[in-house]
Amino acid sequence: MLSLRGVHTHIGAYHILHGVDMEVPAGQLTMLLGRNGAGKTTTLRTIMGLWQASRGQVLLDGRQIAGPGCAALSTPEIAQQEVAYVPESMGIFSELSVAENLLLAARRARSLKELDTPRLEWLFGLFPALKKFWLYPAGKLSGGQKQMLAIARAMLEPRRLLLIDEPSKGLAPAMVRNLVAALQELKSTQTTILLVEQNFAVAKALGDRVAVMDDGRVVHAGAMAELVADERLQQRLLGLNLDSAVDRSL
Ligand SMILES: Nc1ncnc2c1ncn2[C@@H]1O[C@H](COP(=O)(O)OP(=O)(O)OP(=O)(O)O)[C@@H](O)[C@H]1O
Repeated sequence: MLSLRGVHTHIGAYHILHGVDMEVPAGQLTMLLGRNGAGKTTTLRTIMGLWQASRGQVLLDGRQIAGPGCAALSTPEIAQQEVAYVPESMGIFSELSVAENLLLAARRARSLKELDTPRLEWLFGLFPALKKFWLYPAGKLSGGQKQMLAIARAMLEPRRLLLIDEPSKGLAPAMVRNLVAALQELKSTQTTILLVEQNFAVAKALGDRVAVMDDGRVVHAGAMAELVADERLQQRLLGLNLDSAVDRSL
């Protein structure tokens, strides 16, 4: 569904992506892994048109949406293609209620009454805290609850492609388990997802495919199960210590 071919991105004077090649197949969850500073967030931002690809191509369903030589789509135009982005910063409005935050993410509804009720009930089932704190200011939610709200915003309307940046960051193990359960439920709807993670246990639990980045390039791509089965490869690509407490907690 989504293809990156030799994508380079410059941020000001800095050359950050050095020819990213990546395939995100429809209906699957692709994990994007890699050490700090490998270029994962820059890749998501380039797909969303928040940074311009200076070379190469980004294709959505075969249509080029970014890169020189095409009329690159703007970020709102990419969002109109039913692509949603949940940034690491979550983009939540602290002073607004949970309900108002969700309403702002709705393209079709102008008031709470106009929200799609069955879909809202589905989201409440996935993220019960949203129902509980419906009229509370979002700033009062815990870190994990804010993360759930950020993901729920992206899921409020059906999307073809979700880009999610490190949703487990800073969450307690119990919250991580809730998050994994919610994302598993989302996966069962065949939504195509590209998920950035640092937590290998989360990656292992959710990933169908995996791409590993290093120094602005994809250095490994394949089935997640293959990487899970190969500890040497994990060590080489990610320097992982698989006996970590977080890993055991899932
Ligand atoms: N606005 C910016 N200006 C200059 N350099 C930047 C900017 N944003 C990111 N970079 C640099 O680009 C490189 C890749 O950053 P990026 O955030 O994409 O990595 P990442 O893999 O998502 O890392 P992390 O896991 O730490 O979030 C880093 O060296 C970072 O310092």
